[in-house]
Amino acid sequence: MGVRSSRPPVPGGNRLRQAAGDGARGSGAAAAGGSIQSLAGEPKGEAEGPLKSIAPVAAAGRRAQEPAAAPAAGSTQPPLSEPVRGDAGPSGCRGAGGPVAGRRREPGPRDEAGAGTGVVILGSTGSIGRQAADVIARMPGRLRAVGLAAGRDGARLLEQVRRLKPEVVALEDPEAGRRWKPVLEREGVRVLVGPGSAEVLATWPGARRVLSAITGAAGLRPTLAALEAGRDVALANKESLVAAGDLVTRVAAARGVRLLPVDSEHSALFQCLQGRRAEEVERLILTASGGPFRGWSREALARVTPAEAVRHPNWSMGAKISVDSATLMNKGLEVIEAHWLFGLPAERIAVVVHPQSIVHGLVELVDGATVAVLARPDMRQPIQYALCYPERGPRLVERLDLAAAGMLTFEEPDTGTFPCLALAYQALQAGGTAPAVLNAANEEAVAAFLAGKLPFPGIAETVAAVLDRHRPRPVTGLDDVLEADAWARAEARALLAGAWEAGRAE
Ligand SMILES: NC(=O)C1=CN([C@@H]2O[C@H](COP(=O)(O)OP(=O)(O)OC[C@H]3O[C@@H](n4cnc5c(N)ncnc54)[C@H](OP(=O)(O)O)[C@@H]3O)[C@@H](O)[C@H]2O)C=CC1
Ligand SMILES: CC(=O)[C@@H](O)[C@H](O)COP(=O)(O)O
Ligand SMILES: [Mn+2]
Repeated sequence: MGVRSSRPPVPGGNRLRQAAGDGARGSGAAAAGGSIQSLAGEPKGEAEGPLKSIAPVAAAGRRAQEPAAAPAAGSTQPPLSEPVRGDAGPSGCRGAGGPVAGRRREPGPRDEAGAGTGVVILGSTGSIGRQAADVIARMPGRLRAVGLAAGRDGARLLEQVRRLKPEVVALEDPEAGRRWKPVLEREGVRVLVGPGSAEVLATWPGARRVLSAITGAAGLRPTLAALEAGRDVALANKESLVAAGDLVTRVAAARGVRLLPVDSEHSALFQCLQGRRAEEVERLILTASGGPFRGWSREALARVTPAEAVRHPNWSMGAKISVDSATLMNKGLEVIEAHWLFGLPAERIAVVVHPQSIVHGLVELVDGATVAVLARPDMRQPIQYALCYPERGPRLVERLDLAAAGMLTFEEPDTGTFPCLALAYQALQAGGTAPAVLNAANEEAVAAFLAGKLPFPGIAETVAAVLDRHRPRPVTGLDDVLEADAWARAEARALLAGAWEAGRAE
């Protein structure tokens, strides 16, 4: 399929060497450090040898990583209007209809005292975090911000403190923390500073629900910490499921807590699956906008700039996910995310390009009917649903006017020009540590591209080359994921440095 490459990425100029050494702040699953130890469990995802080829998904056989809880056709699953739970469902883990959910039996998230559900936002200063802050501010009495964790944007955090009046905030970056701590404390809020502070906030006592919206594998430890502490997690940070889906879903099941999708496609699928039984479901279909370069040639892609790549046609998002959308890696990460959230194998998770981003997710039922969720592209709806689930909140987003929307179109993804989607399917099928490697190599390559040190096609080439060199191992605990993540970053950086050398020699 022309997507695998053992060549180094295309040289991106004489600053490439720096790309090898200065990955984004806090990048990597191990970045925050902290207290979560390896969580042992049965090995899963055992795969043989290095990744061999990028096979079309439809042609793939049963994957080593196919989840134990995947519902088989004809199985007797309970109704799926309620998340599958440890004491009510067959698996206590994922099922085609429920988010990963556990043993607790309770009506909804509202606080009995009437003050509203306590929420911690991890990544409050980012795109998702800011929209979540808006949702919370507009739902007084239903939702209440208990804690806000940011990376380094103290100015934005200060605004949020003034608007939302949380008990506690965190700044992960020590320098920003030193600068902003006294200013924030004058507002009467507790301030945690330094690596690991988001993880502490993830377990803060007054919160029932944690919104995980840090970018990248840096969100993994805080997500696990929240689940370990018994919090329902509204999950935007798809990278934690990509890197450690088996671990994350097992921790959620063991602690009896919910993993509620925030990602727009997964929220749509989750909404489509309410009230369904697993045996009714044939396939999940994720829509992809196609990104800003849909229809472009490979030659044209070689010249795109970071500014062009982050200009998404329909969504305003952080830089990393915007680049992922442009490469179609975002959709690949989402296929893996859907696999872990809903327990279906790769063969039953499809992608269709839908440039208008009005239809977000579709569920094909066994009798040939297809159900879908349509909405204007506005993340406040899925964020609100995840924070309020199983209840619904008032409408905060503009009504969808179908006549004004006009044509809704659909087409096949161009995996020849945009190989990242196929690479993600390949990693999912390989199982074990392969998705963590895919994710980490991608994070490094995207950071290098955004820094102007790698041409756009070099992102896919770097990921393909690192996957090519990887021999997937089973994931038995967090340490396996962290090790694979660190290995992939080192490989990607070495490739980037090598490409720079080659570029200089030319
Ligand atoms: N944006 C969207 O519409 C969607 C996003 N998602 C997912 O949600 C997640 C967040 O995306 P988005 O909001 O766009 O990203 P942004 O880059 O806009 O925001 C990232 C947030 O994470 C914080 N952060 C970054 N690194 C660290 C770290 N090491 N420790 C603590 N905090 C950190 C940033 O802090 P600061 O800015 O203060 O440095 C910021 O608050 C991603 O996983 C993305 O894939 C999923 C679907 C849609
Ligand atoms: C809003 C959201 O969920 C993003 O993940 C979005 O899907 C990105 O758009 P693409 O469909 O272009 O990847
Ligand atoms: Mn999405």
